[in-house]
Amino acid sequence: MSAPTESSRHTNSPLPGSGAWRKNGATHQTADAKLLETPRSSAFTHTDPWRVMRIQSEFVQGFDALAEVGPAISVFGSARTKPDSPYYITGMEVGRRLVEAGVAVITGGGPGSMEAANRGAAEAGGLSIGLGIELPFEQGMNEWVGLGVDFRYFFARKTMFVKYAQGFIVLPGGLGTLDELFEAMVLVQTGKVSSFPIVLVDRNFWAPLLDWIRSTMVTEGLVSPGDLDIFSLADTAEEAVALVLAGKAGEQLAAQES
Ligand SMILES: CC(C)=CCNc1ncnc2c1ncn2[C@@H]1O[C@H](COP(=O)(O)O)[C@@H](O)[C@H]1O
Repeated sequence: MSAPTESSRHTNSPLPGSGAWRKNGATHQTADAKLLETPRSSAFTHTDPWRVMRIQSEFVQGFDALAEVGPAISVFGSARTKPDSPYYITGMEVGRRLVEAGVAVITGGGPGSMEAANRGAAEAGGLSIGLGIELPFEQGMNEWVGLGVDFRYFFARKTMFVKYAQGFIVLPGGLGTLDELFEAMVLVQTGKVSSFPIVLVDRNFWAPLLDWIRSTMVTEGLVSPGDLDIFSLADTAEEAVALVLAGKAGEQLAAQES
């Protein structure tokens, strides 16, 4: 079928969504005209196909915001830690030491130990990143975040923690912290990421969990003894940062410096 001539064009009707047209076809509303119509209802924004678009846009937004970040470490820990707690003080020191080593700090952007790590990074003049999450009891991004990205979906946000960091430092925390820790451990265990150091800070805090993994999970054959090598333990910020920089982030830094 040849392209329409000027004189015939007005009788050719486009076939919806195909880029094709039919001569003398029934007149039909163009895509532009449909787009510009005021919708009668907003109900479509609560449908799964629309959600898929929103999920896609979270990944695009995250990739765009973080693509240029360079070496970075994600720091996790309780949202409930108070500024006078030793965990908060360690979190600040972790943030500061990472920045002094030339590494950006990524956190969940919330209060507590996330705030501590962002604060340490920001006070040291480094890149302090917060990946915020919409929660029913939202508190907003902490004031020490220099580059913030907001997410509606935990799974999109968790992808960013792994994709744009070369290791995790995990301070004491609750269920959210365990969720992030176990996600990373499974990614290493199943070979989805390689050379990804995970450092748990504060041996006393983590010991009962690790004892249970060893005495019950390993004994019952549910995990391999070697799986315990997926993470390392530290008691101080200095130790934690040194251990995490022994991995890929450290290699990237060395490559940048040479
Ligand atoms: C005081 C309070 C409950 C505030 C919640 N505000 C939050 N803001 C941002 N991320 C959060 C928040 N709560 C949990 N998370 C996520 O879960 C982790 C901490 O959870 P948790 O306190 O260990 O279980 C954080 O690393 C973060 O990724």
